[in-house]
Amino acid sequence: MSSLVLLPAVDVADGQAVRLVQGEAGTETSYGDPLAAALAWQEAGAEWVHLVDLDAAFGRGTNRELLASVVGALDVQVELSGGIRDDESLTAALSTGCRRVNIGTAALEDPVWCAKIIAEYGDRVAVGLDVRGTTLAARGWTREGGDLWEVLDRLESEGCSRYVVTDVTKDGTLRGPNVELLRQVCARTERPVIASGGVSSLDDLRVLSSLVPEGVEGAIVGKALYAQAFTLPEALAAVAA
Ligand SMILES: O=C(O)c1ccccc1N[C@@H]1O[C@H](COP(=O)(O)O)[C@@H](O)[C@H]1O
Repeated sequence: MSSLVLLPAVDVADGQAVRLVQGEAGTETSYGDPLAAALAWQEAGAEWVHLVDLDAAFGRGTNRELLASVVGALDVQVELSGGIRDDESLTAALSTGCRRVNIGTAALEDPVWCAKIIAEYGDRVAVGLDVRGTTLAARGWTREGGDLWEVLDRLESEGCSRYVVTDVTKDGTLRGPNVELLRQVCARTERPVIASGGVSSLDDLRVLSSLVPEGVEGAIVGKALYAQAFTLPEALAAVAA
């Protein structure tokens, strides 16, 4: 059995690595230089970094050059996210050398384009299913974007290769992942699922590891690492198969 893949998160706002609470603008805690944060996760043993341009996700600017320089400086694989909504932003994102991109808003607001890039780029495109309850969230999680199950059915029919499932109400709260939501998504797709939101402890990671046979491939870990609830080596040891 494969081990749960851990993706430490580096979310960038105004040039700084930050963590938000439930994705709400204004709740930022700053953790300094994004490159230093990403390199620290790499040196601690990460195989992936989940790198997010929060300003682009909120539609209030970009950190595009900075994120490209972070991807370029890393040897590990990068999942790049935030504000990738058209050909221009997709081309820029993929040209950083990231392994894959994560599409949120555009999967809800521009389904034709989303289907096109799923067909064209295969597993270099994941779709972020960011939800409150079973209602999807778009545009920096400030707008509702439809029903989770309807959108998932559509993405399945289009051959989406991977889903990044975030319970927005858990994100940045250290309240534990939404296991029931993850199980329900896994029951409706054969595609791998990356769990996001709420991880607070090594026990949470062990619970997510137990979902690997159901289809949970990985977990994004943010606040818990920055708040030093555990170290990345401890987390990697906890999920080792
Ligand atoms: O990660 C966050 O804390 C976050 C908060 C608010 C909005 C978005 C956030 N994260 C990432 O942004 C993408 C969505 O970006 P877009 O809608 O495609 O522009 C989402 O999947 C998260 O990875």
